[in-house]
Amino acid sequence: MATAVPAEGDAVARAFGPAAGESRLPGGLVVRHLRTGGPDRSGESGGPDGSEGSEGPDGPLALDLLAAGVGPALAAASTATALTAAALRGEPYGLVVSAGIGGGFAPAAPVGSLVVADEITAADLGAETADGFLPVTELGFGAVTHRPPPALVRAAAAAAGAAAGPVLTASTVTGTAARAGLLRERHPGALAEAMEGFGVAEAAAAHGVPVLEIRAVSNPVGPRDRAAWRIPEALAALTTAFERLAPVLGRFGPERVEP
Ligand SMILES: O=C(O)c1cccc(C(=O)CC[C@H]2O[C@@H](n3cnc4c(=O)[nH]cnc43)[C@H](O)[C@@H]2O)c1
Repeated sequence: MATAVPAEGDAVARAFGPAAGESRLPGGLVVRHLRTGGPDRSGESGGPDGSEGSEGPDGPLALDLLAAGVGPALAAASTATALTAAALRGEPYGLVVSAGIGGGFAPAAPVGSLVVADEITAADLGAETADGFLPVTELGFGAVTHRPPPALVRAAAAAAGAAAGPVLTASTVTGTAARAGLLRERHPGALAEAMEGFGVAEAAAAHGVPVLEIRAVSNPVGPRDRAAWRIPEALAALTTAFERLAPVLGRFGPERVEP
């Protein structure tokens, strides 16, 4: 699980148990949490490794929380480091999750709501031309979108009570109505904007590991009004979401659930 700032990591960790160990990597700190069987996990079978653990019928769900940093480049670098470290010790992750707060496109994603990405799209990776913006794919390079497994998106959105739709990754937080309008034009249907998802997804794709992104909306995408950001409310929504998501993630990740 990759979050940008410690407050987001703490919000996710509150849905799991206390820290069960940590390792410092060049890109950031990874803290392991184990969630044993609980009220949300009834009716499931098997833990993250497919076995039944001693703590309960479901076994422990291992969640490695990475403080990945702000922005797509740092998030990609630190997630890739965590994935490589896990692979080298023979314990590859089964799923990578980018999680945190984000801006929401009104009216589909109001402040306080949750969004699960069905597409993780780099909003500003390309070239400006006299005829408009060209994504790097149209220049013959790379990728601008990663798609999480549809079944996982559906299950995660249903469990968390989230809307499912495209989430944009931008290096610059949108701060004007003009920019928000441009993004809506280029990405009709986009529900949210954040700064790390595409970087995390690129690292996951390089390792052949599926990715998921979930955002709790702290502010509208539009004219900058930092005083109006509802960060504590969004962080609380993130905690509740992961309490509900844990069973879904546990079923999905066959070996490890996420970095
Ligand atoms: O100040 C705090 O207490 C605090 C607590 C948690 C998080 C923060 C951040 O500033 C997180 C930055 C993080 O948030 C994402 N984000 C949120 N809104 C937007 C947006 O409208 N457009 C793009 N990104 C947004 C982003 O992923 C940043 O990494 C502060």
